[in-house]
Amino acid sequence: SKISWDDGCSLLKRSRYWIKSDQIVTPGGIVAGAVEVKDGLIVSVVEAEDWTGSPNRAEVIDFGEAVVMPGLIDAHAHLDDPGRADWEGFPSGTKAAAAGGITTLIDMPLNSDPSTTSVETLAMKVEAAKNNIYVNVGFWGGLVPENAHNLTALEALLEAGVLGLKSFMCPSGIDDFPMTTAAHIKAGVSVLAKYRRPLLVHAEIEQRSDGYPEVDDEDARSYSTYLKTRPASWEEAAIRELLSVGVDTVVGGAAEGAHIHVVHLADATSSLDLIKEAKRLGHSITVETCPHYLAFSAEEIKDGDTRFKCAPPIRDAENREKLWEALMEGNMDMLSSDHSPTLPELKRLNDGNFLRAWGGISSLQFVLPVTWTYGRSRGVTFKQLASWWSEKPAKLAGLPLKGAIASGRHADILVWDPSAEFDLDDRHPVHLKHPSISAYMGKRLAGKVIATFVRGNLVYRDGKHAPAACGTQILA
Ligand SMILES: NC(=O)NC(NC(N)=O)C(=O)[O-]
Ligand SMILES: [Zn+2]
Ligand SMILES: [Zn+2]
Repeated sequence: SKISWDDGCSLLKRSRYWIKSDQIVTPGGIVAGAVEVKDGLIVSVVEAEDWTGSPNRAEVIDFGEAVVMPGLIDAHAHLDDPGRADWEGFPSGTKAAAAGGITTLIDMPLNSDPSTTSVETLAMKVEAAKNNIYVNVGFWGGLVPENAHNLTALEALLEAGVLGLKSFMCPSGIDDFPMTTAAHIKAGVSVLAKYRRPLLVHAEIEQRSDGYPEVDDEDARSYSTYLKTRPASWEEAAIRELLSVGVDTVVGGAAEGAHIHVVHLADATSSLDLIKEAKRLGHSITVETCPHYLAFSAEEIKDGDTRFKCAPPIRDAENREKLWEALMEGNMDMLSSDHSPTLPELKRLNDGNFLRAWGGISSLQFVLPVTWTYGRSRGVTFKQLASWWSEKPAKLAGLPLKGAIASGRHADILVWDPSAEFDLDDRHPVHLKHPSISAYMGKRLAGKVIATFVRGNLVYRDGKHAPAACGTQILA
């Protein structure tokens, strides 16, 4: 069938073209050459010496020395649509993603209203995303006490297409998304085994201490007050308990085929050691961290600057270096944004109360330059970026046609200039709904996205978006 070019889906009015560059990041290494795209798929990757060119010059987009990588896959973002689209929403969130080189994002089941915990609420997500997404979007479902022991309900939700489930081991801050116990998680994992899909877990368990001392308003503005309320022992306790279920995922175990993924790990000490040990024992388990834990440290967060409040909290500089070490050594599997915005009022930038402010960092558009800016001095390579941001998340979400530049894969492609720097100030075009709450405003960053292709559509180039929202919904 003929493709109609007046639909506004792409800034490039062709179904077949070549992306040429001196640095194409492929599974086999970095090559100079050209990527041939046809009808939304990568049909070949040809090295420069073998490339005879295209008979039609108009079919070649020459990006020179810019880096061509698989588009980023952000497996952990909260777009808050439907119900709290005033916090972010599908249109602004996916426009920001496109401008940031993210070609696929998997939306979390909470912070929208309602939460995605049933077939009915998934249908509301699907409806809200219709004609409103500029990149590919998939959905995680919620594992909550209400559905955890209801086999029919969980199977129906998985059959309806969620790519896996997500649960919290501590209060989530959202009323219709209550926390789960290890028993709920065990039940959920046994259902996931049959579908070979993952459970993503927010791993913190509230530890009873002597009780918090009364803090006055001045103390509540202090970052160290907040940090003390969520110590690393919360993460450690959760992961220890999670591993008592994770043992079921070993080959021959009761839940073989299921997979456990620890989201946004902040503690690089005992918690990470426990995960390493579980991997050694054959558990099917992976772990992610987020750019904010790699870019910032507790020492530098100013009192009252609640843009930096997230859970688990950003810890000290020594811990940050250990997170980098874990990434570089392969003990940290991947990265995600955990973009979790809200209204500026709820972020309480006015009074800077860390204990009352919404927990969540706004970052979606900037995860690539942030990873690169803070990673390049530590020796991060393009191959590692592609692994942490594309290959591994594709595997987690069960998307075998994504995550690599290779023939037969989806043409989800990012082109960027690692040497270009920019000031993220008020003049910079930020597509997020609430730029003022982003933790990165005011920073100078390296790594500029030049072009983003989603299923062959050129959805973003040099600051301009394709007018129509033609992203694909991904249902399992
Ligand atoms: N309700 C939330 O979105 N919480 C999120 N908030 C953070 N990370 O501070 C999260 O992922 O836990
Ligand atoms: Zn979380
Ligand atoms: Zn989150």
